[in-house]
Amino acid sequence: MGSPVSFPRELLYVVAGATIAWCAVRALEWAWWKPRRLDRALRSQGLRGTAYRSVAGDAPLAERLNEDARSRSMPLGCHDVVPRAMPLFHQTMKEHGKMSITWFGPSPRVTITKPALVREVLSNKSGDFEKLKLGRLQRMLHNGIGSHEGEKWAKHRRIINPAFHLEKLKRMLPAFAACCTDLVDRWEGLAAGDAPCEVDVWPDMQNLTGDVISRAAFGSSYLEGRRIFQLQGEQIELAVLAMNKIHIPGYLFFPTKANRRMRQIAAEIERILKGIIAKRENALRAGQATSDDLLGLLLESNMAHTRAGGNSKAGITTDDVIGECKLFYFAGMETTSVLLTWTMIVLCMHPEWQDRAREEVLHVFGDRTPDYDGLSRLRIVTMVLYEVLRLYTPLTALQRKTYRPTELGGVRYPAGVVLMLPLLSVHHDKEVWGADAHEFRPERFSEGISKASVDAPAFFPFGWGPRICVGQSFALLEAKMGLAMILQRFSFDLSPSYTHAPFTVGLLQPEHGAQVRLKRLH
Ligand code: HEM
Repeated sequence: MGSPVSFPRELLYVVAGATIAWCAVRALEWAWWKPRRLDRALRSQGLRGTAYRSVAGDAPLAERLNEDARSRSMPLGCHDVVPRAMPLFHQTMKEHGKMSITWFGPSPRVTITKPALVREVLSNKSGDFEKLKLGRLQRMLHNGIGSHEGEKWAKHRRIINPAFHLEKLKRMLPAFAACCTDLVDRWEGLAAGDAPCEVDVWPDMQNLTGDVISRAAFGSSYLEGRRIFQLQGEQIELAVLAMNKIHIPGYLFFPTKANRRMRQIAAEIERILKGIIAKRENALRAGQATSDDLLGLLLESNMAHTRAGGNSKAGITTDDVIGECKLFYFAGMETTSVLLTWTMIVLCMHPEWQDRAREEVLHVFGDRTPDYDGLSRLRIVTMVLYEVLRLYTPLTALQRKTYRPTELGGVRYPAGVVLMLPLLSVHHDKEVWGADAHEFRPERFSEGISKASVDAPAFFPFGWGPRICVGQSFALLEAKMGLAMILQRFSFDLSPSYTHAPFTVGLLQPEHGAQVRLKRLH
């Protein structure tokens, strides 16, 4: 055995010094030089915006503006929600122009509001735009098709698409109707007698849409899914807080109380999902279940993957199945529940439209349970839902990042710039929708989506291009079924305890609930 090699002490000092210097240069590049370079590249082309100050970017400013916006509620009947729901972007666009720079940590973020440019970014024909990567936070939230890119995204989309084909949706309709019946029966129990009863409809809508996604996509009961929804709600709130600090590398590994709780939640959700998956796998093997719904299709693909000895080309892994389940439990519930909630609030504010929608529903269905053909003939109800999606867009903004240098609308963007597409602002833009952009006028959709705006198409509640919402027909059918059954049985107005306070936590929500008075019709 030879003696251990000994390095001269001086050499160790040199190596340590070089390593520290290298780390310092990397940190400076990330936190200062690169942001400054990108800033200069954008400003030299005439773009203006907030000044880059620190690694936190505009998070502290956003927090201050949010607090200020939330200290005031809005007058009833006012739909000019952007200043309250997106105060940072509203203020920056007012001060620096519609195409302005804000800072997402050390990344510059440029707002894109021209509908043609929004379409160009979301169509991504050049392949120059990618989704923002949230790394570990994404994995903890919902690591599914919504965050995959390239081949993996295409493969998952191919597997998932058939679960939302028209024939499948039609077969889901009885499940939709059963969930809606549970809700309206319960409300009828509360509103027995002639006096109206007060209900905060938002949690009830969350229960309804949670029930629908559990039964229709996973063939499981709401009770099984309930804990997942509760945990996901808490996880989103923690994630929104963490987003302000995520720019500090490794932040999620810090042993803070919030980070520990997020890990616990992620583990518990996975445990419940594994239980649901194992039950369905056993039923599939015993021939007691079909692979017809979303979970069935995912598991079929997973079984093909296992049969192929784990070959990544054949099917998807068990981790992939769990990631997709997490995403669909989230995407299938929260979005549609806020759509239905805002629709009820807005119809309270505009009773003439509530009457018109009810007349139509009663004309088409009487007191029968709505069926597919009837639902696809509802014109007024569809126009109302579109107008609510425009004024109270559930996902208020989408973001993409330039993957390599590219040109968009005459501006050259270096790689690493975030493009912020504030859908809610686009939907409220007077240049796009006319002087009445903040008003509730469902008739603007009377000749379809493409004729509703000046710069058309400019209606993006479900996104655009290849990544357009895979569940949009599911969501609209569910919303029509829910609204039709509510209108068949109740009239409703706002409770005096309701305050109009739309605000954004992931989605556009009613900050203090949605207290509505329900009156039975007969
Ligand atoms: C009113 C209800 C809904 C709204 C407003 C909505 C909105 C959106 C938007 C804007 C996107 C595009 C995101 C992007 O491009 O970054 C999206 C994607 C997606 N949505 Fe929805 N959604 C709704 C309901 C649903 C439902 C019910 C499901 C599932 C059952 C669903 C599943 C998805 C999935 C999986 C994606 C990702 C698609 C992809 O990246 O290929 N959504 N949604």
